[in-house]
Amino acid sequence: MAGAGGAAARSRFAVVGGGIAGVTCAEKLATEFPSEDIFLMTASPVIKAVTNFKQVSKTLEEFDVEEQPSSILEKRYPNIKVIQSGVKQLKSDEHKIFTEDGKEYVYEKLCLCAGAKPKLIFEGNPYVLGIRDTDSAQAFQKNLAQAERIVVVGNGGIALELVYEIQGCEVIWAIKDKAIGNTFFDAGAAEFLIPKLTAENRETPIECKRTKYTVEGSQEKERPTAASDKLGSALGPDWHEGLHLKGTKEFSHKVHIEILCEVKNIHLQQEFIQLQRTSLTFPKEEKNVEPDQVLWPVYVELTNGKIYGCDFIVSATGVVPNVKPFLDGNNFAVGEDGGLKVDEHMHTSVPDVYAAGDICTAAWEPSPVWHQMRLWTQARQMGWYAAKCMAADTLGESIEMDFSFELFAHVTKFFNYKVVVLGKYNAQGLGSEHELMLRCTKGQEYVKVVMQNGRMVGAVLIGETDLEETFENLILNQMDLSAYGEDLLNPDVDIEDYFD
Ligand SMILES: Cc1cc2nc3c(=O)[nH]c(=O)nc-3n(C[C@H](O)[C@H](O)[C@H](O)COP(=O)(O)OP(=O)(O)OC[C@H]3O[C@@H](n4cnc5c(N)ncnc54)[C@H](O)[C@@H]3O)c2cc1C
Ligand SMILES: NC(=O)c1ccc[n+]([C@@H]2O[C@H](COP(=O)([O-])OP(=O)(O)OC[C@H]3O[C@@H](n4cnc5c(N)ncnc54)[C@H](O)[C@@H]3O)[C@@H](O)[C@H]2O)c1
Repeated sequence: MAGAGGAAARSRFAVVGGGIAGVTCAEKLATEFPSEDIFLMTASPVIKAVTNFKQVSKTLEEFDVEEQPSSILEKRYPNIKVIQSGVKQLKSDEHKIFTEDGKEYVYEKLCLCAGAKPKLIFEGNPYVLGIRDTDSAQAFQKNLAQAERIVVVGNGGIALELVYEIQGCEVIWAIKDKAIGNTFFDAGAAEFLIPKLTAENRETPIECKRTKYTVEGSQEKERPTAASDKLGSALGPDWHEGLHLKGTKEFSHKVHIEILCEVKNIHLQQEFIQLQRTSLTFPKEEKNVEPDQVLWPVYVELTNGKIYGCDFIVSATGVVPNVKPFLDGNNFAVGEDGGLKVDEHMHTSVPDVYAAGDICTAAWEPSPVWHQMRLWTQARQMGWYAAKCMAADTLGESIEMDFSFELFAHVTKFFNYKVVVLGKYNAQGLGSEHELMLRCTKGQEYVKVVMQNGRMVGAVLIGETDLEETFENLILNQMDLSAYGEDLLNPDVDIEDYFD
């Protein structure tokens, strides 16, 4: 097709990345332009496909995610050509892409969907692990199988899932904040969830409206295993269900939370022993929950002065967009979070280059109740909408912002509860100009709404509340709800009758 020194292969549309954003974008382009070839370049040997997509309400969606060999995608869309090689360089002024295998490709319009990678603390330390793709999850599982105690750092989605799932291994969970789950919850919701974390026996996982993740069409033995420095696609919901997340101990769960602290330093065993002997300022004894009798492979020194020995550390501390191969020689505007800035048409600052998913930073003026979060749902929505924008630009048509960006909506599961977050669910960016209303039944449900000037602007729904559609409508239509006062959350008042 394309060779070093040979003629470059040409295509009107090229997409980089075989994750949800890239695959969705390529599929949409393939449908819009059935007679054009769509190049999909990806560093990973498997692609991620969205299947069984269902719009469950105006903005909440449900779908399965399958990891598939790229041949299945090519069979479904004969005009998609998957090129399995990492992109090492982009020359946007020449509209050329160069891949690791020495080939080059010419595009008219390009969408970058190269995702993100874990933003690790103490990057490069062999005892610090991140979780992103199938390989890193398996490496984590292998290490865990031999571990008695690990330290989990971070307070977002991955940490919340891990501390709940891990069995037979003591977990020291170090968080910067006062309460658990700061990216999704406030302190009230955290308090509601905590008993689930300390419960000795976990219930059977509930079925709930959330994305499913499966590895299909690619038998384990046939699946090529990428080296750990290869860039795989991000895992997603239920990623841990196929993995046996168990340490060496017989107990079920044991989690100790250290709040308001960060990791100050990580010491290897020898260094730790040396420091204990020689340094006057270094604490002489570990300040553990229970004093240690054993020597650990590695020691974590926290900013609160405590030191924990452990087998390894999981850094679940967010992500950093994979922009490196694309920046050199190209004038991309980059956001504070390291992503490629895109406008309301998913267009970057470089002509004919679009971006979608975890790699991009939404730099348009958003709807007051939408914000970007690096999530599977947004990767799909952005990939789909980017393709629509590329098509519209090619055909000289105008296009309106997709409805999915009107309201932030996410459904997931934490601690075996269904969790729905809508709009400014944590009063993000609202300052003091808001009020909260709460309804909570211990062990059953937690409902919080964020109100501003009598209007609903956000909600957190934990448990089977069945309120998501009604609240979604109330946030979208910005109806003045002042007259209803506290009745809005009164369980004896069927508010759906009022508003549906
Ligand atoms: C453990 C875990 C659990 C998660 N759980 C949830 C959840 O419950 N709900 C939710 O909504 N989201 C969840 N997420 C987030 C979600 O998985 C991501 O936001 C989403 O998958 C991002 O999709 P993407 O296509 O932008 O990027 P990715 O999936 O990262 O895909 C990027 C693709 O680009 C390729 N690539 C990278 N660099 C290059 C290059 N130079 N050249 C060619 N190809 C390249 C990669 O191989 C990959 O195929 C989770 C993430 C993790 C890690
Ligand atoms: N169920 C879900 O929706 C779900 C589950 C897992 C992951 N995800 C997504 O996957 C991606 C990766 O997950 P994640 O949990 O790593 O990221 P995240 O952005 O959800 O959370 C990062 C956490 O790390 C903390 N942090 C950042 N730097 C730190 C530091 N130096 N020291 C201590 N803490 C620090 C932050 O305060 C935050 O609590 C995110 O985009 C997340 O939204 C979603």
